[in-house]
Amino acid sequence: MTVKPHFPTTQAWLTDSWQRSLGAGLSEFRAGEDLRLTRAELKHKHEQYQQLIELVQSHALPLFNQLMAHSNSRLLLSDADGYVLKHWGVSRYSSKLADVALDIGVNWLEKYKGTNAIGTALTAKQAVSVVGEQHFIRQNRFMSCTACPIFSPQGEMLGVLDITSEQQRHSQQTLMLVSSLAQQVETALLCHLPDSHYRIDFAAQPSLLNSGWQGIVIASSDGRIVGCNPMAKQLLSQAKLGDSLEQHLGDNWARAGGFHRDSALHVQTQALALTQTKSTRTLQDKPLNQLGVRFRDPLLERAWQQANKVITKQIPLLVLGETGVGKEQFVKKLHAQSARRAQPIVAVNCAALPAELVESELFGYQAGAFTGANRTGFIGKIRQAHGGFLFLDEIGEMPLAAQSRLLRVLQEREVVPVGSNQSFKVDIQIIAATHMDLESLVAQGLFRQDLFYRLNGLQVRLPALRERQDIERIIHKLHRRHRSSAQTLCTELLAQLMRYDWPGNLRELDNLMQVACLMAEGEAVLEINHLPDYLAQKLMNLACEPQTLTEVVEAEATAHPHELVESSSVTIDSLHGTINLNVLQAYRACDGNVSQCAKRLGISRNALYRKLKQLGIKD
Ligand SMILES: Nc1ncnc2c1ncn2[C@@H]1O[C@H](COP(=O)(O)OP(=O)(O)OP(=O)(O)O)[C@@H](O)[C@H]1O
Repeated sequence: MTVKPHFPTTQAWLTDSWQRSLGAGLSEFRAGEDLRLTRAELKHKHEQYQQLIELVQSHALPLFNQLMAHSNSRLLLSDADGYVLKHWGVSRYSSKLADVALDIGVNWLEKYKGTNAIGTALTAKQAVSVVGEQHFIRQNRFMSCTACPIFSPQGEMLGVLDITSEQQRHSQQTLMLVSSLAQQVETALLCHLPDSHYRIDFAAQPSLLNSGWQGIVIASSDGRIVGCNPMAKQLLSQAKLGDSLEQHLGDNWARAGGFHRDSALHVQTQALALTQTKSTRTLQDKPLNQLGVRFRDPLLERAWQQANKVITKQIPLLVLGETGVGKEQFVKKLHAQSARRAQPIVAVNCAALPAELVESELFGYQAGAFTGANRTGFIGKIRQAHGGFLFLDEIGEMPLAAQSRLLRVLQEREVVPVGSNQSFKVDIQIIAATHMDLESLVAQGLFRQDLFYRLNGLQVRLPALRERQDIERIIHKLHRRHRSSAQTLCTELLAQLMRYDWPGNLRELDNLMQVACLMAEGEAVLEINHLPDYLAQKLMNLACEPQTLTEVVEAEATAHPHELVESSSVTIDSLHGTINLNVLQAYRACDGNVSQCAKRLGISRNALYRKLKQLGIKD
C-alpha cells in the first residue's frame, strides 16, 4: 500500500519518509517513542563529540545568533545515530520543545519520531525542511525544522545541524542558512586534519573566494594535499590526497594570493598555525584516542589502549581473535582515530587472493611484466597505502612465496614491483589479523617464523562474544539497530542469548537479530519463536540444562556416581540472574504436570503456559 502525505507534495523524499514512518508502526495520533540516553551515556557522547560541538559553537552559532536570536528558534546538533547532543537559542522556546521531547539525549530517528528534519536528513543524507503539517506525528506539527547533515573530511556522516522554529513556514533562506552553517563546520573540520599547515582557497573569480562556493584545499608543510572540500574536487578534477599542490596550482601556490595562469584560478593561501584559535589548538593536542571510542569490556578496552600506543610508533600490530569478533571493525576504528586518518587504509584479504596474484596485488607490477598484465602497470596495494595503514586480513593464509617478499618490505620499508628492479620507499603502518593460531602454523612450517616475529610487534587478542562483559548491552544495541518499531526484548530470551556460546561471534549475533526482527515485525515483544529453528532449538536445550548449584551437583553426581563433587567449585554465575529458575524446578518436580506446577507456584495455568513457552519448553 502506498500512503501519500495528506497535503499535496511532489517531493519524493517526503513521501518516502511518510512510508517509512508507517512501516515503523507509528501512528499520526500517538506521540513517538522517547529513546533517551542515560546520564552516563550522554556524558560519553559529549566526550566523543567534543570537537564537533566546539566547532559548531565557534563556526555556526555566531551567525545563527546574529540572524535568529530574536525569533522563537533553536539550533540543534544531533549525532549520526539521531541523538540530540546540544541545542542553543531562545531559552523560553526550549521548554516548548522539551514538551515534545525535542531535547538533549533523545533520539529523533524516523523510526521513533516519524518524518522530522533530523531523522529524515539522516536517512536521506541531504538537507531537508519539514514544515508544520509535513511532520508525521500530529503533536510535532506546531514547529518547522530544517536540517543538514555534516560530513567528515573522509566523507563519513558525523551528525546533523538543525534549526527548529515555531513559525509555520521555513523559507528557502532557512535551508540555505543551515546548509551554509554545516558547510562552515565541515571546513573547520578540514583545518583540523593532522599535518594541516596551509589552507588554500581558490575560485574562477576573485569575488567567489570568500563566498562559500570556493574550492578549499588543506596542505601539509611540504605542500601535499591532506584534505579538500567537494568544490576543490570539482575545480581540480584530477587532484588526489597525497598529491603535491605544485602539480595542480603551479610552483608559486604558497604565495599569499594572486591569479595562477596555469590553472586559471584565483588563489588565496594562509598558514593555518597562525589562524587557529586557542580552543581548537587544545583539541588538536589531545591524544586522539580520547576523542572517540571507548569499550565497555575490560579486555577489549585494554586491547584498544595498547593498540593505540603502538600505531603512533609504526610498530606492526597483530590482531588475533575468533572469526566474527570484529577484528576488521577494530582496525578501521584504529585508523579513524589515528594521526594517519587522512591517508588511506588499504585492506588486503589474503585468503581471498589467488596465490598467483598475491605478489602483483601487493607489490604492483611494471607495464607488460607478465601475460595479461595491464598495459599501464599497477602500483600495488602496499604503495597505495603510502602514508596510511596496510591491513593484511587473514594473514595466516598468505602463500609462503609472498611471505618472503613481504618480509623484505617490512625489513627495508621499500617495494620492488614485479618485473622491475626499481625500489620505492614506503611509509606504512602495518596491521595484520587472523583467526588462526600463527604459532602453530609456524611449528608446522606453513608460516615463516621470521615474518611472524616481524608482524608480531604487539599482539592483541579481541575477546570472543561469550567472554565479553558487555554482551547484554550488545544484544540490546543490535536489537535496537534492527527492530522497526519500539519493540522490546523478552527477558527470558535475553537470558538465553546471554548463555549461548556464539561460535560466529558478533557476525552471528548481528545476522540473527536482523532475521529475528524481520520475523517479529509488528510484534510488541521479540520472543524465542521469532528465532530461526536451529537456534531456538539450541536455546531450548540450554534452558533445560541444570541451572542451580544443587542441580549441577546432582547432575554431576548422576553422571559420575563415584566421584566426589566439590560444590564450592561450581558457580551459578552463568545464570545471569534472569531465567526463572523456580518455574523450571517446579515444572520438573511436578514431572511436567502443568496444573500441579501452577498450583505449586501459585500462578494461573495460562500464566505458566506463557512462561514455559518463553522458556522454549512448550509450543
Ligand atoms: N562493534 C560491533 N557492533 C556490532 N556488530 C559488529 C561490530 N563489529 C563487528 N560486527 C559485526 O560482525 C561482522 C564481522 O565483523 P568483522 O569483519 O570486523 O570481524 P572479523 O573478526 O574481522 O571476522 P573474520 O575473522 O571472519 O574476518 C560485521 O560485519 C558486523 O556484522
